[in-house]
Amino acid sequence: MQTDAEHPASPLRASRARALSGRCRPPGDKSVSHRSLILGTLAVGETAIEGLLEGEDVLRTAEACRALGARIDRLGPGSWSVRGPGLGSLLEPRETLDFGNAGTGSRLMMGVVAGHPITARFDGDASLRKRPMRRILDPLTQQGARVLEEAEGGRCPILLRGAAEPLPVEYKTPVASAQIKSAVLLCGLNSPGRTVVIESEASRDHTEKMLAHFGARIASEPFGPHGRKITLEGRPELRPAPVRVPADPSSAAFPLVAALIVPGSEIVIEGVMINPLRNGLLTTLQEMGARISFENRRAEGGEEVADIRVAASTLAGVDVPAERAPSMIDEYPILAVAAAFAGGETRMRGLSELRVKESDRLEAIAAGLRANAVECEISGDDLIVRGGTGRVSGGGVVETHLDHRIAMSFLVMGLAAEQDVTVDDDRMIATSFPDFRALMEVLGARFA
Ligand SMILES: O=C(O)C1=C[C@@H](OP(=O)(O)O)[C@@H](O)[C@H](O)C1
Ligand SMILES: C=C(OP(=O)(O)O)C(=O)O
Repeated sequence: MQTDAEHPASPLRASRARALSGRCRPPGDKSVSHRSLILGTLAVGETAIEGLLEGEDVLRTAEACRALGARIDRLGPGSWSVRGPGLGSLLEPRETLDFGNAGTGSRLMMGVVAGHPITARFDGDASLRKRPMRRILDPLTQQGARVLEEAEGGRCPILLRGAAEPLPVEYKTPVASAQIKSAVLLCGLNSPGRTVVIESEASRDHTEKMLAHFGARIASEPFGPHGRKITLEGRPELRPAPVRVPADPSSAAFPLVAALIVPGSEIVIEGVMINPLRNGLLTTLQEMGARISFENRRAEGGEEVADIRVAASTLAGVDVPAERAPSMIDEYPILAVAAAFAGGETRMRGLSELRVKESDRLEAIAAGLRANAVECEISGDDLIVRGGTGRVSGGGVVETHLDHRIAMSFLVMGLAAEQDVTVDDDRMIATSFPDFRALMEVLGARFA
């Protein structure tokens, strides 16, 4: 995927679909995929990964792991092998680590580099260059890393010098963010002491789970009403451990909402991870009246997964509490689309973090809704969507601002709106869901 002037934007239009039907399996979870490559690099020996997301963001992480000395081979679709040089033995990369559009890959890898006596330059596309990195660099400098160069406001490109011996720290994250927590823990892995991260609202726990899976000594305990305290003992012997990546709930959200809003639909989405720290969208949609049921619940790769059956539903607006945001942080664009088709008003509270994603998602969602004649309002950090009649006119062209979730969300809107919905650029979809179009078309979606 190229986002430079030589490769112009590629608009895509979605048209009203007949009832969606059938079964699908979304790609592997993006968060788990990044971490499996990184931990495979930090273990000595071979880590086998099944179901890896082969999206651009994850492929950039694989490239960065190679630049740090890992041998990484693709054995077949989703099937990858990683042979790490191991914790403490990473090489200094010769070239810039280019993370493209990926916040997670770049930030987690800053943590890895910060814990080793190597220097690396981090960069990415126009979207990544706008994203705040101070939130990562602040704790990493407390741990002993040095920022040698940075663009204005603590942004990429960033030249980072890691610490030979990261200092043990106790760090309280200023916002609920698994990326901040993970960067601190990954740096602390190579510390001779103990690293403690406290978060007042729990964020996704994939790093903690996977560190334990690879043999690290890590404990997580409740902290206050919604938070966690995570304690990691430094310098563990990380053992390669096979990883099976479950289907990504954040990608499953698109066919799921599509089936809810296209009349007469009924589909099954297979093998979806239902980690409680990722299931805020399902909770919210059920409160709105969505007909969702869970079949064949089972454990897969250390996570609970289920096949999710979804049927077209009459939705009603709800009030989504701010404390739910960490468990559905990437799902607000598609929730806003569901809310547009719901009767009454949906208020989503506490969305300040949406302003620092691949785009300013709060503004991008509101602009996309207005372009399709959906009434909405941003009030402080809240988004209010006034669905009203349960019908959406559509007919708009949505600016995606290099943001995959904005693109997919408004394409889903177009499947149920009265007139076509066009997104100005679909290239970024490949960062997290390369087969989005094909998967949706098998279910009955229409794009052109
Ligand atoms: O750790 C992760 O894998 C992620 C954490 C979230 O970001 P924040 O940590 O910034 O909330 C999320 O938005 C991102 O898509 C993936
Ligand atoms: C915010 C996202 O990703 P990242 O931070 O990794 O760019 C996302 O996938 O919605």
